[in-house]
Formats: sequence, C-alpha cells, structure tokens
Amino acid sequence: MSTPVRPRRSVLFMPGSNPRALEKARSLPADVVVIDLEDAVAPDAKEEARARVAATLQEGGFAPREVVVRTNGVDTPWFDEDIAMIAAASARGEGPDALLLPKVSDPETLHVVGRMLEAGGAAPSLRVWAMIETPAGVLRALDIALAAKNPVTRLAALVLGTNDLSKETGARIVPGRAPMTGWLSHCVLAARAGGIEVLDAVWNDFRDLAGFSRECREAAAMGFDGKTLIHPDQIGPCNAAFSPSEPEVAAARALIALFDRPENAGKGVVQMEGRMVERMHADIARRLVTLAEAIERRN
Ligand SMILES: CC(C)(COP(=O)(O)OP(=O)(O)OC[C@H]1O[C@@H](n2cnc3c(N)ncnc32)[C@H](O)[C@@H]1OP(=O)(O)O)[C@@H](O)C(=O)NCCC(=O)NCCSC(=O)C[C@H](O)C(=O)O
Ligand SMILES: [Mg+2]
Repeated sequence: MSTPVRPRRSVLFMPGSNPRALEKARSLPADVVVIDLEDAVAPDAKEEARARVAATLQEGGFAPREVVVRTNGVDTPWFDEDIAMIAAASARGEGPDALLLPKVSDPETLHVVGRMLEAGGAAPSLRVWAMIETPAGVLRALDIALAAKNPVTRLAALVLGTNDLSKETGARIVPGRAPMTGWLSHCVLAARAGGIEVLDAVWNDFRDLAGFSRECREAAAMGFDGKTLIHPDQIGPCNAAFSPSEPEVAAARALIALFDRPENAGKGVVQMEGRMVERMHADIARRLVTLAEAIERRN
C-alpha cells in the first residue's frame, strides 16, 4: 500500500459560482479544496462559473492546500470546455493539482480524458481523480483503479459519491451506512490494488458534527485516506479523525526502534509489551510516522 506523502484528510467542496466561498477557502485549514463546476452550479450559471474558476486559478493563493476542479460529466454539453479551460490553465502553470471527473463508470473514459488533457497541453503534473458514484462505477471500481497503471490516464485517486449512489440505487444514506459499507470497502480495496488513494463521500447534514465525526472515524477505520466535505465546520473534526494521535505516533516510533535494535536485526517477529509484532507492523508504523510528519509540516 502506498503512503500518501501529502495529507489529504479534509477535501472541501465549494461551488465554482460562489466567490465568497472561493475567497474563504484560501484561509481554511482544509488539505484540499475542490472547486465544483458540476452539481453545485446551476445549468444557466455554468459558463459564468467556468470563467470565474479560470480567474480564481490564475489568481492562486491557495497553497499549501491542493486545488482540484470538478468538471461536469463527460456526456454533458459543458464538458469539452471545462477540460479545455483546465488544460489551458495547467499549461500556463496555474494548476490545478487535479481535476475531478464525476460519474466514472468505466476505465475507457479515463483514457479518453487523458488524451484530451494531453492534446490541450496540460502539464504532466496534472492528476485525475475519478468519482465512483454510479452502480457500474462501483461494480467496475477495480478496472477503473487499475487504469492508474497506464500513465496516460493520470489517475491518482478514487472519490466516493454516496448521494448519486443513493439516487441511482434506492439505497438509503443512514447512520453507519450499512446499506453501502460493502460498496465503500470494495472501492477501498480497488484503489489499493491500483496503488492509488481513496476518499470518502460527503456528509450532508453539516450542522450535525457529532454524527459527522463518527462517520469520519468509521471511514478512517475502513482505510480511506480522507473525506470530502461541504462546509468549513467539518474541517476540524475531519482532520482530527484522519490524523494519527500522539500516542499512536509514539507507539509507532517505539515499534520501529525495537526492530532497529542490533539484537533484533535478523528477526522477523518479536514481542512488544505482550503483543506479537512482525516486520509488516514496522512497515505500518513507518507509514503512520511518515503521515504524521507530513501533517506536522503542513501545520
Ligand atoms: C451547504 C451550503 C450551501 C451552506 O452554506 P451557507 O448557508 O453559506 O452556510 P453558513 O452560513 O453556515 O456558512 C458559514 C460561512 O462559511 C462559508 N462557507 C460555507 N460553505 C463553504 C464551503 N463549502 N467552502 C468555503 N466556504 C464556505 C460561507 O460563505 C460563510 O462565510 P462567511 O460569509 O464568512 O460567514 C454551503 O456550505 C455549500 O455550498 N457547500 C458546498 C456545496 C457543494 O459544493 N456541493 C457539491 C459537492 S457535494 C457532491 O456533489 C456529492 C457527490 O457528488 C455525491 O454524489 O455524493
Ligand atoms: Mg455526485
């Protein structure tokens, strides 16, 4: 499993048509800001929002946050111009770090979009994140994630969309997400098989921070790297849930030090305070420490 060297705990969506939110995002403690051109922008505001997003990218000022732009769907009348705008901004060195493609249902789409970005002159550093939010997308999540092995696709992350999944399947969004946990875990596995990151879906009831915090902890336990958000109030609890705690970091450092002792040099397994630990646990501990150090630098 790859270690995200950049924390992507809190990934905050905002409408590309909302100048106040775009301005505010430059000072919020989210790891990533996602500027939306899709569902958060009304059809008759698409052109204006795209122009605003282009100007916002040119203005910059989001660092150290990563900036991602969600395009409209590939089968919409706005998609070609969304891609052209992002590729042109990227070619000028104005970012974004990634584009987020909604409703990806097959790997072929990623190849098509990759070639469009290439033709538009996008910088090689521009990544593609794919939203898994259709029944076919969930069923083909492995094929989609494995498309990351082909550099043409630029694929770097899967992002879950449970609102669209609920709409398409009839499955309810309930506390604990029992109707969907199988799908969510399947996508975590698929992303890891493809060697890419995976981000959990949004929690709509943004005034219920207790319920939201619980869902963040569940998502972290399932293996998600972070969670997508819709409101600034969600950033703090989300960062907390996806950050290793001080005791966890201390325990990880102790475990690494144990295997580094000369008397344990040739050993595959040792005991630590009555628990069996193997070298794989040292690998897990190193990953946790690497993430904690990246968060520390980010702070
Ligand atoms: C949901 C909201 C419309 C609520 O906005 P608002 O009524 O303005 O809330 P507040 O008054 O509590 O806001 C307080 C201040 O915070 C700023 N704000 C609010 N939201 C954001 C944000 N997302 N980013 C940055 N700043 C934000 C307000 O401007 C206030 O600022 P101030 O003036 O200083 O007081 C709103 O939160 C919102 O639009 N959220 C994002 C919605 C969105 O982008 N949706 C699309 C992505 S989710 C999705 O598509 C799911 C997926 O695809 C799926 O299928 O599941
Ligand atoms: Mg959606």
